[in-house]
Amino acid sequence: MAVRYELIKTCKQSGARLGKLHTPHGTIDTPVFMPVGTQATVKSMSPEEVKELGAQIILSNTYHLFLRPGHELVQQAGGLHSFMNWDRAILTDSGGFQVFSLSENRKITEEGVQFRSHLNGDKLFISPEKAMEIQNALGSDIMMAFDECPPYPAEYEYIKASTERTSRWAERCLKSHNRPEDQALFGIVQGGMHEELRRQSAADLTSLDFPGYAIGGLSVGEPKDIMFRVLDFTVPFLPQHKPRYLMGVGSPDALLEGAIRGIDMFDCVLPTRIARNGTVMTSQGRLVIRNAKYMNDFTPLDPNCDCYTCKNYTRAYIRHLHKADEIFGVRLTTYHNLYFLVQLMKRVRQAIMEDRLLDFRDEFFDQYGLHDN
Ligand SMILES: CNc1nc2c(CCNCC3CCCCC3)c3nc(N)[nH]c(=O)c3cc2[nH]1
Ligand SMILES: [Zn+2]
Repeated sequence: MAVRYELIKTCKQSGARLGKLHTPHGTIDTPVFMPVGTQATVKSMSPEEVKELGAQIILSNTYHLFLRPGHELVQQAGGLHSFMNWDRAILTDSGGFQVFSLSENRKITEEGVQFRSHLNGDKLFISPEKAMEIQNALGSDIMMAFDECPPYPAEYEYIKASTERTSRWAERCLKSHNRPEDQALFGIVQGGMHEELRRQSAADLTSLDFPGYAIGGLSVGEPKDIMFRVLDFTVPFLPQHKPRYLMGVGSPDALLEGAIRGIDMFDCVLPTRIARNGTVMTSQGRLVIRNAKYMNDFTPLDPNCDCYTCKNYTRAYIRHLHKADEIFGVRLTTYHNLYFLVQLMKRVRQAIMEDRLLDFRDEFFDQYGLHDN
């Protein structure tokens, strides 16, 4: 079995649960935040640093690696693990979402998606079978079915047709999956913000008996309370004994609210992306390090953080580096932001163990948001 989910404990105070995800590249404690490594690297971090800050699994992407350097080259390198020297788990997204968020003039048909490369304008095509071939070449431990993430907002009829096509695509992915013992294929539930469509999508996918399920189609610009409501009625449609992955979700409050609703896996580009412009997540909320008020501030980014950045450098120094466009400044804020989210999930797991995740959420929010930047 490529990936096996072990349900350890359910929280008595919330819908959260503790689990272990056993993969060929190690076991992952859930709920887990997964750092994103879009182009076969977690931007500016070495694999040793990503391990040191506590990451057990990272994400990479079919779309980006298909375009550059090409999945055949990665396959010749022996797959993504050896290509990027990462010996822990890797999850690859199937590329559908990135086609829509990155490329120009896309055309969707039953067969698949036609699009132009955002790099050189080449006319390209990805089908469910192609997405499986690419992820197979990359050798990720967890592959995602090829899906369409409908835009938000969208007409009910469009979302219904798109969701039904995504279910047909999921079946095609399963049929063309030729290494189920090495790579686990997760289905992606769609259905927009509509309970009936979510129920239908979950029924279609659970009848195909995937080893894990993602909830897609969220974190696409909808208000957060709508996202949480969709989770409230979608999670119960999924099997208790399989992992649930909420795609593209990653702000601290969304991680907490998602875990409380029974989500086990999260990914988001936020911590690495905002680090590049010097925005830092701290226990008191976000701070923007370029702000003049940190010029003579010789305290750490976060007084409650024990990461490499916070133990060795000050806000004044990191502000200087970002103002001077020094790469080391980005490395220090990236390391801290990733450490912050990985540690947050460690504290969430501890709170679940103690049946007090709702209390922990309240304590966290009391602290978070105190920063006026
Ligand atoms: C940010 N919000 C959001 N992201 C979604 C994503 C992408 C999740 N992150 C993947 C990483 C992105 C950077 C490169 C490495 C992979 C979604 N992906 C799929 N397949 N389907 C969604 O409905 C889907 C829905 C999503 N919503
Ligand atoms: Zn820190």
